[in-house]
Amino acid sequence: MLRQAALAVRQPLRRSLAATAIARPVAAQVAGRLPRVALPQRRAFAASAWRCDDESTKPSPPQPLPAKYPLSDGDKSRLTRLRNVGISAHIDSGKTTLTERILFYTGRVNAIHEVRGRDGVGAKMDSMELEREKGITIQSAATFADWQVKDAAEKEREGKYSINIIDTPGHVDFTIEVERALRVLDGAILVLCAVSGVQSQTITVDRQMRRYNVPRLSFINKMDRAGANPERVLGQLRQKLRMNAAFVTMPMGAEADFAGVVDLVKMKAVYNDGEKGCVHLIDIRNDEIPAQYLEAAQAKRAELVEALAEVDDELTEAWLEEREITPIELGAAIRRATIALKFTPVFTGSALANKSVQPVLDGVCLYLPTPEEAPAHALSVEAPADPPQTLSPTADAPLVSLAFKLEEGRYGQLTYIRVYQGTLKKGATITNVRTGKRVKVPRLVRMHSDEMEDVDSIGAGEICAMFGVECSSGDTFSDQSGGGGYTMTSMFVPEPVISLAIRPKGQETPNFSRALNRFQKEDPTFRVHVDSESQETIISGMGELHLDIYVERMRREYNVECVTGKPRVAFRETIQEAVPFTYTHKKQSGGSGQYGKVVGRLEPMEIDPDTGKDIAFESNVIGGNIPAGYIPAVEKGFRDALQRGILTGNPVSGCKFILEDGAAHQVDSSELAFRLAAQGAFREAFPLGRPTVLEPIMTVDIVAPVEFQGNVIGGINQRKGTIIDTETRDEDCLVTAEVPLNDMFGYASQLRGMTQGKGEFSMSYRQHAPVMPNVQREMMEAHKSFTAKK
Ligand SMILES: Nc1nc2c(ncn2[C@@H]2O[C@H](COP(=O)(O)OP(=O)(O)OP(=O)(O)O)[C@@H](O)[C@H]2O)c(=O)[nH]1
Repeated sequence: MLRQAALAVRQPLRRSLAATAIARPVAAQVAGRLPRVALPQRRAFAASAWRCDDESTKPSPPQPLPAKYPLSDGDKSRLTRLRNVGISAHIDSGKTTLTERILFYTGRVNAIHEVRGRDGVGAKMDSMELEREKGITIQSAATFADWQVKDAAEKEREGKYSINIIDTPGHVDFTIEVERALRVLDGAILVLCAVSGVQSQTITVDRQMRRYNVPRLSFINKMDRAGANPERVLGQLRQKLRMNAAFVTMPMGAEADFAGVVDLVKMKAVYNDGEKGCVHLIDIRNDEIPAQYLEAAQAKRAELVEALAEVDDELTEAWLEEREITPIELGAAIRRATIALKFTPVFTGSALANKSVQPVLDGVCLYLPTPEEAPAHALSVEAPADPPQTLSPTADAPLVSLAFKLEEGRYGQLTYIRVYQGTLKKGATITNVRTGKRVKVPRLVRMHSDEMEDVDSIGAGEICAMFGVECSSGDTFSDQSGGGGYTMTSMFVPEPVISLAIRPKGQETPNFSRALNRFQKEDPTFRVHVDSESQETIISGMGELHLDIYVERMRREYNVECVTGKPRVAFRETIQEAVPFTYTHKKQSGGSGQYGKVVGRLEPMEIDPDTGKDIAFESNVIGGNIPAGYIPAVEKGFRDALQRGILTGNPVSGCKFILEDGAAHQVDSSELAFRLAAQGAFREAFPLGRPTVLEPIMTVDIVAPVEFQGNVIGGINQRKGTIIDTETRDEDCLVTAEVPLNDMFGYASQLRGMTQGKGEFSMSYRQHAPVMPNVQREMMEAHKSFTAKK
């Protein structure tokens, strides 16, 4: 009776949870459209920011077509034991340390080396020399491991599993690595620090996971650290990330007294014996729950059951009947709810202290989806407007695979590829769907950080790397010739926020442009352009560290020393209102003339939440007023015009060019004439569309002793920031603010100065938003006087 009444009260909550969680096949289609965490009102300009974060207004996309190829029994048994998972989190949460333990416990490495460890070796997964030196992860590294699940609640689930793992960087500057990884993963481990909890980059990573509908389990790491408070972190997961989350392993003690965990499914205490947290590699010790933790464990198990009963019908029934839930029932419910994106199981432990990492590996195998349970979709090359096709992870279907990451290795270009359908074979000829080029696969390898293992073929659902195949990141490969096959929809690429001028020291060698080309191919957030006014080469990226790393790589890998200018914020220009245009480009100077007329509209455009794109060209010209052959020239003219905005000379984005009509002359029209006509139309229309200058706004998280809270808030106000949230935790205050990146230069030393060196901060990109009107005026005047001088 009591439970019936409780259910009545909880129904609305249950409905709202159900509304936020969308069944995966459909969810893959509505990528990124899950409701976001509600944030308090931003200051005026940000509230009116044209890049709206709420994606609920977007029309729903078409339903994907059901999979064409049935899975064989062989496929099914292979996939049941295969997991593709990523590890991502806020910087320094311990992802690399956790991965290092996973490699050790799965027998992939036979010694543990710490990040910045005293042995000077560095973590296995930080394979770049730079990563080991700096103690941070720059590139995501892929590896695979086998894990033996012993003593699962359900006997059938025991045995050997293959896991492809991608350790991703936590630093915001390398966010594209996280996007890439999540794009091809079926599940993820979200790592949190037991002291710091949910931080700004955790929120970004969570948003990325939602965008690709990746089911995840959370691991609250660093339980051994002073100030560890897993309950608080769990509360933050629920409140800040709006996750339906509950402990699956409950910690026994914390800080120096952290002794192990209680497995709440089987109701057993789990201990790590031995110096490295195991005996004979994988053995951990299960025991009776100590009396002092029994009551807490029972309460936590009840909480887990309730959280699942909210979202899982089978468990609701058992719960309503008020009968004991068996470990098998509970395990199955955790699995169903996690895969359906309705629940996040929470694990606790300490990677560094070698405690409770093995239960996380069990969790990956038991609760995260198989490739079959995480279906991918692709568009037909021949009919791209058709609804997407659900791919079948079967070995016998035509090949559909995605190159998601390129790396220049010792033996040439290494291309990481995820096979979604069919089989990728060594020696086979495959087609790059984007370019139509046919290429032979000379060598296929499974990657283990920077070491590799040759293989002859890779089946659907797996991740591997191939050598000697030229392509760009994000290209789809198929084994069909003649333009058939499918293309995977592209990935979200955020806008660069920082740029700087760069030139080689001394004579320019071909290596300078070779390196820049290479980096652009590897990393879509790294952009290069030549400023048409100053003729300087400008590189742009996601932060100072991001650009520093490339400058350093130029020196190390290409032997090019560079001189760089001062970093500048990557400003953009956009319009806020649609403007119609009619423009005729006409020139008669002896010989043949130039004639091209374009009619249409320039419109503001929001960022596409799936791809990050906010520039588009559309032609609705019918009846041949502009011959079809000239339309690409109009688009080219529009894209040329975007390079330099009219207000301040910064690139233009957030704008769509709709060509509706025009006119051509039989003799005088040419591609050049239409290109110039489009540029002229843009030049005339842009100033009439309420143009504005945009700047990157960052979410900044600051932690400092509570006595400095006033100073910290004062400092943020001084930098034109808006305080979003403040929290006091033990002796520390946590301040979350949104601050224009342009006002963040030199903040690290200011914070140190005002907190006696005790304050720390991190920041992540939030959005581009209009600058203050006075700033815009100053920028426009500076641009005017600069161009007048020339
Ligand atoms: N006390 C304690 N420290 C830990 C634990 N796990 C990791 N650390 C430390 O935290 C620091 C960061 O660890 P990493 O593993 O490099 O973290 P990361 O998340 O991979 O860092 P990035 O890749 O640079 O974002 C290192 O100094 C680790 O030794 C833990 O369980 N307890």
